[in-house]
Amino acid sequence: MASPIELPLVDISNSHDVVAGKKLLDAAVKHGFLYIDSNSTLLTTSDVDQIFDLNRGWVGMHVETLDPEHHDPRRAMNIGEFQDGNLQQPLPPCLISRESEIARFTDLCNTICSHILRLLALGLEIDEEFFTSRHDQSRGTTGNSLRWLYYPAAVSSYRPGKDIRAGAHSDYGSITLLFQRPGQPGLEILTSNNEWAPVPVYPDGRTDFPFPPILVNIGDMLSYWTDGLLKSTVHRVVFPKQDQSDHTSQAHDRYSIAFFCQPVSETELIPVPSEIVSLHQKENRSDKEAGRVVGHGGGAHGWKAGQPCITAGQHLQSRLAATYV
Ligand SMILES: O=C(O)CCC(=O)C(=O)O
Ligand SMILES: [Fe+2]
Repeated sequence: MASPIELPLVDISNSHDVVAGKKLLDAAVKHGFLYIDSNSTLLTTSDVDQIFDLNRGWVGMHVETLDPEHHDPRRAMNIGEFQDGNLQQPLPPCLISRESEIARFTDLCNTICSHILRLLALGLEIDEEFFTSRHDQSRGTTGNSLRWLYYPAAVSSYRPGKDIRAGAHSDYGSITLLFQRPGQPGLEILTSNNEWAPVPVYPDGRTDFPFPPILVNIGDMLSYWTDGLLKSTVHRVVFPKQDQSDHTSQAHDRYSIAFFCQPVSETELIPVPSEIVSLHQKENRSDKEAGRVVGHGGGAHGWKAGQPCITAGQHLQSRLAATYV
């Protein structure tokens, strides 16, 4: 196992700041993961605490197993997108009275995603609204979702080195925001050396934030759109070290909340018109010719003018089909 990875911490308060855009892009290219400074968002500690309270109070989550080989039951509950302020699915009765808190949290997550997408466009030196306009919910459904996750502490049948909490996977959409709790680590990313590197909850051991920095990762869609320049990095969740020797400990449950951001389903994934992407494409032509993967499911730059290009909705379906065979 590699030593913990040091990921950049980015301030997104000014979404027109080219320097922040370049920093964000560098992290997205190098690691596919970065932290967002919690001071640079409109979320408050109480917004985040409240949404975690709902997570802890909710017992009706379904069991979800990403990798049956490794016995990784986790409990999850998904909340789909709000359209014109209304949820498109019924909430369980015990959450109905909390709908406005969920809506507020989701709104703020959307704002954070818009800042990140704008900064990425600035980093790529393209129209700063290139991505945001394609994620604009007033133009159609996106499939954005908020997911509460609960990983119970290790049980006595726990098999050290075998059982993990969430199997290796990449995310499908554009970007994911991950909210974590102090003292509940476990996320690992697969580095370019093919080693699992733990991602600490706090960067550089700094804890002077109102709530732990939001961990952001690039999903398959942005990787496809940029021909693999932006990395959709494989990640997983493991039991923390202390749980691996102490099976009886109930102290190490893990709660996390993920917000998955996706483009409007009808968005045509026309190649991102960035010189930086074109240069990357030229540099990687030999990889492509040798049939090596560029982004998940190929790359948008294989498209030729006059041909129909795939939509975000079709890309999502193809990733789902490739995963659930
Ligand atoms: O719970 C976590 O920390 C990670 C969750 C995750 O990667 C996912 O649901 O896609
Ligand atoms: Fe994930």
